[in-house]
Amino acid sequence: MNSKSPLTRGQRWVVKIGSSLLTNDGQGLDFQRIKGWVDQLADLHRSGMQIILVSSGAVAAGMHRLGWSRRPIELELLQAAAAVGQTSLVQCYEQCFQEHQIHTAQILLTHEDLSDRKRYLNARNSLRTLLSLPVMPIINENDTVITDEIKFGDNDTLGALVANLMEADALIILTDQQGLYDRDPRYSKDAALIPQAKATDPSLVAMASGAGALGSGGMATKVRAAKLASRSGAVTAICAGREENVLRRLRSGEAIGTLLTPDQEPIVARKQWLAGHLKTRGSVFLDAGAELALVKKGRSLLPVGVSRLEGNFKRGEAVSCIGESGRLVAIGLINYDAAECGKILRRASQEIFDILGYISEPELIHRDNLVLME
Ligand SMILES: Nc1ncnc2c1ncn2[C@@H]1O[C@H](COP(=O)(O)OP(=O)(O)O)[C@@H](O)[C@H]1O
Ligand SMILES: N[C@@H](CCC(=O)OP(=O)(O)O)C(=O)O
Repeated sequence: MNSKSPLTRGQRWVVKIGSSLLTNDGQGLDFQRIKGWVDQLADLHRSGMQIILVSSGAVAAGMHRLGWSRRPIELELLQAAAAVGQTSLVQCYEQCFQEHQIHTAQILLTHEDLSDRKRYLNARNSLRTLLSLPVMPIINENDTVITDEIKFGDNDTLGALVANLMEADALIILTDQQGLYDRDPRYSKDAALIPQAKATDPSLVAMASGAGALGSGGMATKVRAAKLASRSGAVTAICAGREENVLRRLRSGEAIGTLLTPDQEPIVARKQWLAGHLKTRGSVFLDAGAELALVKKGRSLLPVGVSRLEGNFKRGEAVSCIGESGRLVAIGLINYDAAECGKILRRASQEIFDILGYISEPELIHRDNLVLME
């Protein structure tokens, strides 16, 4: 085992499988291969890792079911194919994961789900809950309700944004090539594989071009995805999905495909990302006990430990947590609006229901949605 590979460390991976792999040269879903990836994912899952699967293939599977040989360009036809194909896709995964007694959950996302603060928090909390059960989330873009403006457009980008959302340690992109080459190997026989690079290296963009017959983004979107994923400290591996035992081998530290690393240590990147990406909309002021619970005991922030607040924030927005000395202790995503917080601060979590008439979560900010600033 190569202990230097960042893929041997970290417990949370987003694994993205592209259309080019999932279908058997346009002949419908390749059940045997899907079973092969599921067997490997199940192994990783059993070893205690948390895996989030981002799977393409709905349009390609739908095209096959409908007997279409060419990918349509009309949005309505793509949406129809996706709707038809998504059912076969999840059915196939469910059947394969069932053999390992692992439950699956289908999650269809649009761009709006990750750009709206409230929905962002809802998506994050739902995924966190599924992982804790544990259930294997299988994500795809919600193709049937999208228009061009609210499309992720490709699942490489969606995979990266999910890696940000869940602060994953790695984004693994499985595709039909060995990795990123210095030019498209479809057209250049002497193209050379790039084994490792910085995800932000600008020269990568010039090397990567468009998709094959079934995929939608090509290498260009994979390179962009690696850069996006690196914002929250995730390393990206672009690998051949058909390589035997590719996922198990990556985990054991074998150098396969292309590894694109973040510029900074993951923990530093994660903090900067949360601090920068999530513009804070207000502050909560902690008493000494709450500061101690956050900093020393790794706990969530409860309403009882908050003495006052500032700002007109909404549920899901980022707020600063300020200590008694005025120090910025942490930034986190808050579970209640400012008006609601005003009513429950200094109160025990058991009282939330009586005060507000409902309870969203017992914590004001869950530990998993909080980053310490020291
Ligand atoms: N520099 C490059 N290195 C490797 N592949 C490239 C490069 N530029 C373009 N490609 C193309 O990108 C394709 C993979 O992207 P895509 O078809 O979107 O697959 P997926 O369905 O896995 O997302 C490859 O088949 C390859 O021809
Ligand atoms: N939502 C689409 C994904 C299209 C897509 O991004 O494909 P790919 O470039 O193969 O990852 C589908 O399921 O067909």
